[in-house]
Amino acid sequence: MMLDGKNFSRTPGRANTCWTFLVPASRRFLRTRGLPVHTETNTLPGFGQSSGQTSCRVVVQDSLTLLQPPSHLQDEVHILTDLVHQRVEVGLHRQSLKEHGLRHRRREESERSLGLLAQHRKKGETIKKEASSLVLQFIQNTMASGQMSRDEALECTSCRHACHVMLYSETASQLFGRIPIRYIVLMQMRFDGLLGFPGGFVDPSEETLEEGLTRELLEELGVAVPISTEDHVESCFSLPCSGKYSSSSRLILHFYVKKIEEDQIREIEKAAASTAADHGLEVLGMVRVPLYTTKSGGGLSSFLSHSFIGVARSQLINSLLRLHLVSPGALREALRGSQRKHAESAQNLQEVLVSVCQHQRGTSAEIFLSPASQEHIRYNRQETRGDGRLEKKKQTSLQGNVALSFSFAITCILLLW
Ligand SMILES: O=c1[nH]cnc2c1ncn2[C@@H]1O[C@H](COP(=O)(O)OP(=O)(O)O)[C@@H](O)[C@H]1O
Repeated sequence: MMLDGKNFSRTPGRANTCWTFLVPASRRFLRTRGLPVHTETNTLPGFGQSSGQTSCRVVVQDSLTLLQPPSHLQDEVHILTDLVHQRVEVGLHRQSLKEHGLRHRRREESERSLGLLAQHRKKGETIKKEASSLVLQFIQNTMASGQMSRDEALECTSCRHACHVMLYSETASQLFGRIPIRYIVLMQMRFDGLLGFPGGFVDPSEETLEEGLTRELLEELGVAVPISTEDHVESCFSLPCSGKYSSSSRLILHFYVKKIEEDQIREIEKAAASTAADHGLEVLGMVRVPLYTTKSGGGLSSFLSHSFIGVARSQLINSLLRLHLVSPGALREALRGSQRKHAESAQNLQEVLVSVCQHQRGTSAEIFLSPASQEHIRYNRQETRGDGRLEKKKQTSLQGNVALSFSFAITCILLLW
């Protein structure tokens, strides 16, 4: 499996020795990312200029098989970069590596690894220093982010796969007859109240990813928009909310982008609200993303401050940038505005919550709430009023509750009798 070294700076024309850095990774680390026991980069040029070395490559390998590197690496210089135990060289990075789960499984293994490292210590002191940040960058950029090609993703047969697509078109329409809209980008309001792209789970053993996505589109949009491999943008592991990988979280998300005509967008919007099987169920409605910013700062910034499913917001933002649908400056402004709006709406929600609690004070509806909620509401009310005799009031209200339940029970018994 070759990983792409495109994230590294390049200095062409000075290729000498290629240094290979073996990075031990636990089997679990590799398995939970669907990676094989041996993963290596292409040559990464532009490395080690101060020491006359100009390229290196990184080999991430299961720590159990680390001491038998693959035969094609035998004649090259090997340096084992033990990123966890070399505190001096990579002290700064230890925390992030810990988070990514790069650990030796057994003490003796790490001791053997360190022994190998010691043999190369004299040769590679400078090189190691320079390499440690490069290696770390590699791990963070390629492995920790979970990015992979479509084919690599399909190698992981035990993973679940989900495909989603951003459909968009150009448009000449103008908002209020003066603000150019320029592009229509389609998203949807999902059943769970979150914004996301159309698509869903696909089983690659039964259909191709693209066939599966087209099938999902028929269900959600009422139109079987044909999707091809050319529309594929990226595949990555879905990071669970905790930020940690586990075997139960092996879901690969495939993202596609397809440009269509404005007429097709209109046709989809009509079908989505009339013939689509999922309308009003899994999908509550299609929405267009406002890509402009109004004078009062509304538009894209307000849209981005809504809640999105999983990585849908970053998929949207990355696509807007990559396809030049919004300029980087405008997007930055929109994101700043969106952060402000988020803070405002948190404040607003707090006020609404307080007023709902006040509204409920003294209404008979209160007796249908659970005792815990009633206590919570009373507590809030008293806090709002700055009541200093909270404990006493709490006690009184609990006594009231008991009396209320008692009289309710007596009424029931009398009625039954
Ligand atoms: O727009 C999206 N972008 C990225 N991931 C998404 C998006 N919508 C849903 N997901 C993720 O994909 C998985 C499948 O979700 P979805 O609800 O689309 O499948 P389904 O329609 O087949 O039930 C879920 O884990 C969800 O978090």
